[in-house]
Amino acid sequence: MPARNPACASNSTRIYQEGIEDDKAGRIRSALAPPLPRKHEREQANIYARFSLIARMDYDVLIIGSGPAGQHAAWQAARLGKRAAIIERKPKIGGAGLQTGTIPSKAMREVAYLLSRSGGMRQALVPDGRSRHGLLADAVRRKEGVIAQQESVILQRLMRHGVALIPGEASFVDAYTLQVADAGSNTRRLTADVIVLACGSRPRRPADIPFDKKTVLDSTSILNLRHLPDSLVVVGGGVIACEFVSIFAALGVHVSVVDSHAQLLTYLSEDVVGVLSDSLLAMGVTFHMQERVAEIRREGNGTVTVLASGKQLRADAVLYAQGREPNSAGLHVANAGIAAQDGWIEVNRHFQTSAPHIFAVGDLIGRPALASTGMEQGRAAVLHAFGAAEQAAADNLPMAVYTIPEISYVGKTEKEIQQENIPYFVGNACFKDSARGQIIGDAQGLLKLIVDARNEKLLGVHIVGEQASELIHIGQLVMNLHGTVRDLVSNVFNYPTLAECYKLAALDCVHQLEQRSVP
Ligand SMILES: Cc1cc2nc3c(=O)[nH]c(=O)nc-3n(C[C@H](O)[C@H](O)[C@H](O)COP(=O)(O)OP(=O)(O)OC[C@H]3O[C@@H](n4cnc5c(N)ncnc54)[C@H](O)[C@@H]3O)c2cc1C
Ligand SMILES: NC(=O)c1ccc[n+]([C@@H]2O[C@H](COP(=O)([O-])OP(=O)(O)OC[C@H]3O[C@@H](n4cnc5c(N)ncnc54)[C@H](O)[C@@H]3O)[C@@H](O)[C@H]2O)c1
Repeated sequence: MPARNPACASNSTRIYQEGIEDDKAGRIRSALAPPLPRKHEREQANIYARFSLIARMDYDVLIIGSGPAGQHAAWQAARLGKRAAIIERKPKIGGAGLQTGTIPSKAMREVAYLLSRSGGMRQALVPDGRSRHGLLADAVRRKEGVIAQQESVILQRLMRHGVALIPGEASFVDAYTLQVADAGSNTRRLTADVIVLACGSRPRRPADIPFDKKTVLDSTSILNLRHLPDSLVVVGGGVIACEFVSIFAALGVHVSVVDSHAQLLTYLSEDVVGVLSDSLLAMGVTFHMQERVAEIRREGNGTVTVLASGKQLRADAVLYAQGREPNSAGLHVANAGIAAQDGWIEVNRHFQTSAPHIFAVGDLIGRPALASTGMEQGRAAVLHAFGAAEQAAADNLPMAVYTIPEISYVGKTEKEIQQENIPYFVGNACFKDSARGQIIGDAQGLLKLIVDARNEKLLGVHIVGEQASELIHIGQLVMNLHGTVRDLVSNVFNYPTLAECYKLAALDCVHQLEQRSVP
């Protein structure tokens, strides 16, 4: 466990020593009495150092932020028997994970997805205006129901484990003391041996974009739309942009995408993203790739997006989705001596900041910035903080993009492998070649294995199609357990399933291997 700070002397610090309740005695004396000779100063410092060893902090661990990373840090601390509290400034718990990001977007996506299926595989319905607005209401209802249910699950879990919830905005007074200001402007100070920063991130909102929560939207305000626009311009080609493009296109909205890159989701395999782009084209999405936005303005009841090329795109609404920013501005991390780069907190592999008893996890430390990884970072940070046995972090983290169709991957892309000069080969399985793919009507789905030619181990798995976000975990486990492509060939999969595509792709690989070994 990190050493306690001998200098921690907030008003709320309680020092349990005969007759002395807090550090006021020392302060009063220094204010009223004449300065102590140097020898006495040294003695007093020693006395304070001794007191500090038995100083009792308010909590063993204070966690700032109730998103996925903060929740899992608190839960882990409570399981270790520690006195843990979460400080949250919003009236509802859950952070972007539950309130404004992962869960609401996935709940809305489910309505759009079901709709796209009922109109034929991934064919968006183009229903009349009235029913389209009803669809948005369905999506909002589903989203709100899921949030409420998950909120109660999280609250019950935290309560059952004795985690305290403290409302208010936290900022550093010093490295062991936080000031918490609640909505009524009441402030109090709290101390802890360990502090975990899990403050998350928010949409990047450049000052020249006229966000208004109605027509010029970010990924938070688009979730609160009550009226479905007829047309939507999406600025950005990243994961948030692509997920909302899918949702709104499947709800029958005419969606145009503007992005400065040549490909959506630039860090993914070209062939996998190609399947997504084709599917979005089939849903009527138009693309303006390798274009930059010069201006976005509101005009009448709608918007005009002016591109650097001179094109003007008129639409009922614009979604601006170009990255996120850390929620660190109000934390005053300098008071705790913590290093940050443009607001992103710097950590070592144990998620320790430059102050070793202060940890930072989740979006606040930057990529991968996923709810899934944030949860694990929160857990790992707390285990390290309290010296509990840590498990080695999983090497291969999966990522899922909940577009229609889904994309998921683990490990490296072909491009990355080529840059590293690793000899490799690729095995593909098309969902349409599997019985299950035919049954569910997924004609475009693809599972791709990238295999190290030197040892037949998997370097990457890339999937686009139905259930990609679930299927990926098979490949992830094989990778983490250092299995080879032949393990997939000899495995028995339920039939008919999409998982069988692993075997088909593995057989494709083995066939290539055998061809190579033929003289
Ligand atoms: C639209 C969208 C979709 C996403 N979809 C997925 C997905 O499908 N899968 C996935 O894994 N990830 C997804 N993500 C990413 C995921 O939501 C984040 O990675 C995750 O929520 C980060 O968790 P966190 O705990 O670090 O922070 P957050 O969830 O952002 O929570 C931080 C909390 O800290 C609070 N806070 C901040 N500062 C203070 C302060 N000073 N005092 C008190 N409280 C404070 C905030 O109010 C907030 O409640 C998505 C994100 C978005 C925006
Ligand atoms: N399914 C999921 O797991 C999921 C879904 C949504 C979001 N998220 C997470 O949320 C985070 C944010 O998502 P995102 O879509 O904003 O990120 P992203 O990195 O996927 O895309 C951001 C896009 O904005 C552009 N961009 C970023 N900063 C810019 C700048 N200063 N100027 C111009 N363009 C800029 C990038 O080039 C990129 O195209 C991601 O880290 C992601 O992991 C995950």
